[in-house]
Amino acid sequence: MQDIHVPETVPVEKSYYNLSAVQESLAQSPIFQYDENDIPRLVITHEPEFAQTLGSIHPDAFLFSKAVDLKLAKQQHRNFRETIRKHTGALVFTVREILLMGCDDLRHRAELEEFASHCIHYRLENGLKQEDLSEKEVALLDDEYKRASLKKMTDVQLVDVIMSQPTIIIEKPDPSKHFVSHKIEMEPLTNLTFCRDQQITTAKGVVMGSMNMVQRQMETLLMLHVFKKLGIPIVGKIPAEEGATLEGGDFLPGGSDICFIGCGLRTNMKAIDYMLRNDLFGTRRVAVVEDKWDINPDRLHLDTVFGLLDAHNCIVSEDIIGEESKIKRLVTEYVKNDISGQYEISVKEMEFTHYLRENKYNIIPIPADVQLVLGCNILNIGKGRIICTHETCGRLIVEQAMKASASSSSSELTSPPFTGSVHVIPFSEIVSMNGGVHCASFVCRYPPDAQFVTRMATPGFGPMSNVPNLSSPVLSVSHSEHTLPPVSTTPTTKTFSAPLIRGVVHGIASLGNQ
Ligand SMILES: NC(=[NH2+])NCCC[C@H](N)C(=O)O
Repeated sequence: MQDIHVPETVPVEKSYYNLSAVQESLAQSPIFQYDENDIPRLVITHEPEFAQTLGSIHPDAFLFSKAVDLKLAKQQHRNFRETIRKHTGALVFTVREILLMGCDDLRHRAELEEFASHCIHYRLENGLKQEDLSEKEVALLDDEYKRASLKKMTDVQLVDVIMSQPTIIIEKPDPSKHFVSHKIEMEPLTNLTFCRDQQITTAKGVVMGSMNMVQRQMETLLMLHVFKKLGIPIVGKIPAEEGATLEGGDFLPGGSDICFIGCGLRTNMKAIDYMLRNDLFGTRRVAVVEDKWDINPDRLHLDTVFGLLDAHNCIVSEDIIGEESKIKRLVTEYVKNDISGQYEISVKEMEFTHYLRENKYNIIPIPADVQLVLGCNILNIGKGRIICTHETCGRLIVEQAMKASASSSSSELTSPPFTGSVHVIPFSEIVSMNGGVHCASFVCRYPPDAQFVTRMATPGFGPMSNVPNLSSPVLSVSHSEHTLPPVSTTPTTKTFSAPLIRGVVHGIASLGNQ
């Protein structure tokens, strides 16, 4: 037997000790999203890695617009995550981090192995059939054999297997000899970076979507596994088997009264009907924004042409604006009937920006060339704080605000101007995969009536990469219905302007006690 050497001090990997704290923190209140303008409490994303290099070998076939410089992509992605953490105090994780979390507990380790075992396939090729194989060879194609290999792998190896989805091609060039393999086929999760798309998070909670493109279908199963691990409930599932397709990039919630859902290239009416019939949107009105004439991968989801800055202001790609536009979008609005509880059509096929104006939104048009590099794909991190990846777009937003505050009347605007902040970050390498900051983030948010109290965090729990840096000033959020438990630290009287979220601190406080 091999000698097992146990070092005197065993360093604990960061990823091992925070799963229960994260689960505990998330269990404090329901997981949902009322409004793009609410503060995020959890953000899940996926840092580009080897699968994205594989996608870069043929960008077009893997739904990218260009190849990715992986080193730069990683830097830009880390900066993106840090920016969200710094401004919101939200829990920000990558899919890989979540898969690795808690794997020192055999239960989570075994679940990861089990998931990985479904990602591995063996295929006989060149006319080789199961009946041509010896008993010994048949045993080598068995699930048990697969599982024995997975048991031996490290947690990181298991995640690598999941990300690459390998099929081992087995042949027998010489029938008198043992079989061989010199080829592995992979279905790598090339587009997993866009964690927005596998599901939608409405006022009701997380609804698992159904991805339109074959390149992306496996991603939904992986996200389901991730949600299960974090203890996030799933309130619905789009029936893919009935031909319904729905991707999260088509969904933008605008408060308890209204949400917007795109219908076109990736999301179809079957899925939207399913959502309406099962009351999965949770808003009084649902605006279905139909793309009838464009159907172009450059504008594949609603979030590539439209973004909500706050309750009164939005950005829209210039080329889809107006009755004359050849690629205009049309809104059919559904309203919930108070008596029957069913949704009924209240507006039929109204031009999108006309509809937005009728609903008192000020529109900031974004030039089409800026849209083409995902300039309209912004991420609202709550209370009008916008992460944006194109300076022109950022400046147009800011100019509207400055113009309005300079002229006391702000006459051209139907509603109060944007008063928030804009943070421009570099994101070119993720944009190369044809998505921006909105596409790249699964977000659930605090309830709209969460209250903000400025307080200072007590130092001494950090630093940890997965949680907000507590040495920086933070703001706590509390909410009447979902009151979070008190923080087990002593708040000081010092006041700062940036945020600390109590649920998160609670999670960290438990970590500190472990
Ligand atoms: N929410 C979004 N706009 N996501 C963009 C996804 C881009 C990805 N390459 C795809 O084609 O699926």
